[in-house]
Amino acid sequence: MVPGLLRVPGWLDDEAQRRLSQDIDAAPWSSQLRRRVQHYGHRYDYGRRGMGGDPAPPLPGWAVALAGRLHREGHFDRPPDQVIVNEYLPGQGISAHVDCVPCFGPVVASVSLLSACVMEFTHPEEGTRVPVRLAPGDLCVMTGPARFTWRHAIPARKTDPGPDGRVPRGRRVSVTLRTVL
Ligand SMILES: O=C(O)CCC(=O)C(=O)O
Ligand SMILES: [Fe+2]
Repeated sequence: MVPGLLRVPGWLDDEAQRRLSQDIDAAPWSSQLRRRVQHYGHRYDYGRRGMGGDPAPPLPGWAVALAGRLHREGHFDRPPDQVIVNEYLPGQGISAHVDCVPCFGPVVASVSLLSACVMEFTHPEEGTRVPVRLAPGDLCVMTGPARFTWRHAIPARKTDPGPDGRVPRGRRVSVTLRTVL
């Protein structure tokens, strides 16, 4: 159990996932670190570990719709205004981190598309490790300790442990929504 972590299975139905993936792939990707990304609203600068760099394009319609729904459902007290789209090919991941504390507000939400993966939460002092399986369409919301204390990571590997053995990964795209402070 990770306090402050909420997973909503099937938050987007199959048709909504399909449309969203199509809209995302119709927009240009840029390559940062080893993964491809898209930034909207505000740009996170990986080198400076803060906001900055070139201006980011405004939130496209699909992102405004997701932000509005997250606000209406009570996950955010105002619609999130920064969106990052991450693409992970099998074997790619994201190292353990806490999302920039001075940059972003107390809620981080992400939606998974196309392929499942296991996200690992670790407690920095106790060393507790909690694997969380994220399936396409799932919403993951981090607040409180899950947002500020625990680190989250996606191990860079091609398969994840599942209930019946290893589960091969496909191409995964995630949409992360945050509020810039
Ligand atoms: O891909 C994900 O679900 C998480 C992405 C993430 O942790 C981040 O962009 O800070
Ligand atoms: Fe993150």
